[in-house]
Amino acid sequence: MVAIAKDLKNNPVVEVQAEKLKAHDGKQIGIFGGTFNPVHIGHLLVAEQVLSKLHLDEIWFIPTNIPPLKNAPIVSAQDRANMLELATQDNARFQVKLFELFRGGVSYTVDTLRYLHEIYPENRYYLIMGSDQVNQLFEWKEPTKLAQLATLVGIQRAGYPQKARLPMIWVDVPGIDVSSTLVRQTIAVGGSIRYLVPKTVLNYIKKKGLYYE
Ligand SMILES: Nc1ncnc2c1ncn2[C@@H]1O[C@H](COP(=O)(O)OP(=O)(O)OP(=O)(O)O)[C@@H](O)[C@H]1O
Ligand SMILES: O=C(O)c1ccc[n+]([C@@H]2O[C@H](COP(=O)([O-])O)[C@@H](O)[C@H]2O)c1
Repeated sequence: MVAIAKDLKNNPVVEVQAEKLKAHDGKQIGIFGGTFNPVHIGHLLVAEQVLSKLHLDEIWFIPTNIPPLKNAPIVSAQDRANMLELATQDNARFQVKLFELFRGGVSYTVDTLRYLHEIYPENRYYLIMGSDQVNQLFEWKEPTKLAQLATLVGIQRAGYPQKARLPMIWVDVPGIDVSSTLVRQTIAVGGSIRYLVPKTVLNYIKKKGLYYE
């Protein structure tokens, strides 16, 4: 028995199968970080397309506490998280995770990925970002470490041609030129944001009077 077990242990086929089983224990998780100020249909479309095309188990939407490279005024973390929850509640594979809000301070993605590997080491992570973010990846904290902790997944965004300098997967998503900036600006001039954000988010924005000043 001992001899067989020893042989099995050294058998590369068995090792590959064991690796697969180990991988099967965990989940394939798409990490989608953002300020989500507010969440809009571009975010939701990207998340669903990546989930489906890469055969992931779940997408985790992670709102930032303090975004590292953004200066625009943002509504409260509570409101951004509430809107995310409303936008994603009809999709069982979409989850809102508040790790960065609980951690506080500036939300560096590498810190979040390290934490995720610590608490859920069995999962595999796919870091989703629009090409605007990909193009400024080298301004991020520890960009090369990011590529070790997650598979980088880029999405083409209008006005930001792909300039990746790290290995990454590009997923084709029907281009949709909506941004949170557009949503905020539209509200500020009294325009309609119907269909730019889910109805539940539209109602929340109206009820709380967000972005109207
Ligand atoms: N329309 C879109 N198509 C593809 N990716 C998008 C789109 N909108 C946002 N993203 C990506 O989603 C992530 C989170 O974006 P974020 O919450 O900052 O939204 P945003 O619309 O870019 O906001 P803002 O206009 O305030 O800068 C980023 O990786 C960003 O590139
Ligand atoms: O880690 C960094 O240095 C870093 C620099 C810029 C942006 N990010 C992350 O990229 C995501 C999108 O950022 P933003 O500012 O467009 O909302 C969000 O999760 C940020 O925390 C991360």
